[in-house]
Amino acid sequence: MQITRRLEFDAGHRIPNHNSQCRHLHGHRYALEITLSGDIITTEGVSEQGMVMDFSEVKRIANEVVVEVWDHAFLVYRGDRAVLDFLETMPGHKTVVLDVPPTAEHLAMIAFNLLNSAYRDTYGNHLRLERVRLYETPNNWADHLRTE
Ligand SMILES: Nc1nc2c(c(=O)[nH]1)N=C([C@H](O)[C@H](O)COP(=O)(O)OP(=O)(O)OP(=O)(O)O)CN2
Ligand SMILES: [Zn+2]
Repeated sequence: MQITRRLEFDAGHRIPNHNSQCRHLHGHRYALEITLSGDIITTEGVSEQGMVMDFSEVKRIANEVVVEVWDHAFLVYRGDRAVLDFLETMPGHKTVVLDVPPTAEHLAMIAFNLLNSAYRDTYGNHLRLERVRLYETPNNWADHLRTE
């Protein structure tokens, strides 16, 4: 069985070497779709009976690990010295420095890796993260899938 939870956040970014408008500082209303697989919990009387994982718990963990970290932050590539130097002139600015340019593909991959260790199989129902889909716009998205 698979379940999917969607969360949204706002963030700024730029793709420094992009040959079009994406090289300019701009932002997106990103959406994150988190897909987990597992058996349905059958333990009689527990709150999660009949579920793979409580959607509210999926949300709580995603908020803690990714959404609250990236929301209203500027996502900047470590190699983008011009923007990084500029952001460092603003004390307390919410900046998230990434080892790779902040494309939809990379953000999906980073979110997957952060979330993969955060979702725990506490009921022995083989819970695991299967996919993170990251929407940069309603029309553009990237999927990072579990490979092993
Ligand atoms: N494969 C990728 N291509 C592009 C990415 C990306 O992350 N992966 N990112 C961008 C830019 O960040 C840009 O903001 C998106 O630009 P664009 O394609 O022009 O999207 P629109 O603003 O036109 O989106 P609509 O939904 O069509 O309004 C570029 N390419
Ligand atoms: Zn963009």
